[in-house]
Amino acid sequence: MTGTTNSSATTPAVTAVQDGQPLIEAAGVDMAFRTGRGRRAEEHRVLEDVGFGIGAGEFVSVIGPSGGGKTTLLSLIAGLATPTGGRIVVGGQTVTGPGADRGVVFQQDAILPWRTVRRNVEYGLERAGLPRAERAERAAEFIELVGLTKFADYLPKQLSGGMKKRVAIAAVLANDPAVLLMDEPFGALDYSTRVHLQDELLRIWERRRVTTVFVTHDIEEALYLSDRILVLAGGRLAEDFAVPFGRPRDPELRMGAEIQQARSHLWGYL
Ligand SMILES: Nc1ncnc2c1ncn2[C@@H]1O[C@H](COP(=O)(O)OP(=O)(O)OP(=O)(O)O)[C@@H](O)[C@H]1O
Repeated sequence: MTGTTNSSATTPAVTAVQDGQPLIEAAGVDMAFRTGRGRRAEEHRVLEDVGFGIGAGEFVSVIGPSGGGKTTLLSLIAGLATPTGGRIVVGGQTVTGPGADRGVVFQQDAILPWRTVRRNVEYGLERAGLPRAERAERAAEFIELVGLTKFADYLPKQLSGGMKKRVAIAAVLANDPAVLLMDEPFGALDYSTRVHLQDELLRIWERRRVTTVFVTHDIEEALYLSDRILVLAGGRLAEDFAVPFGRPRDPELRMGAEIQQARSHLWGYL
């Protein structure tokens, strides 16, 4: 789906997937980079035979040691790179490049400093050729969803780091992607802003149920947000961990013994 519909913010994103099929599927995915030239050329294997399925509406995090291939995996799903082996299928189609069905939020905000909040959120809709009135309506809806209505005419430089992050999320969601890919989106923020945005993200996700793949270094963040956690270690899928906590998440969970137990289990991989 592109941003060519005016579905309400409470409607889950429509997906092209058939019943019972995962929306995102990785099968035997290998990724190797060549470094150096001539005799010094070396092949550096980053992902090896990685396979998993992610159902429509799931929230899945990817954790693992630094350099373990998390961002590489996300870029493959986004279509920003092509695997050297195996394949990634989204909505029944093998990924061969970026597409409007997949929205990406990076650690660094991809928002335009000269555009107001409203015009940043409208950017993708302009590119998709949506008429002005529909753009305005849709932007207002998503600005409201992320709680920035009062700031719609502000420029990014007038916003805090957390608010900028919300603009980036609204701008991506306004295009109505079937899949939301997030690469350490809260990594550069202080702890309290981060915790607040985690709750905001869950609130938004619970309203729209967009299938989300979330890369993070932070085990607590992954446990608090996700249905499942994929652990990538040494380029392989070391564990597909089912998070045992109910939804909606209780903020008290962060202090509880259960999360500590799960954290120490996952800590072993990092
Ligand atoms: N374009 C590239 N060319 C060569 N090597 C690359 C390229 N992109 C990534 N790599 C290598 O792939 C490995 C995995 O990188 P990646 O960024 O996917 O890891 P990560 O798990 O996201 O790490 P971090 O947690 O530190 O962000 C690293 O060793 C990195 O140097």
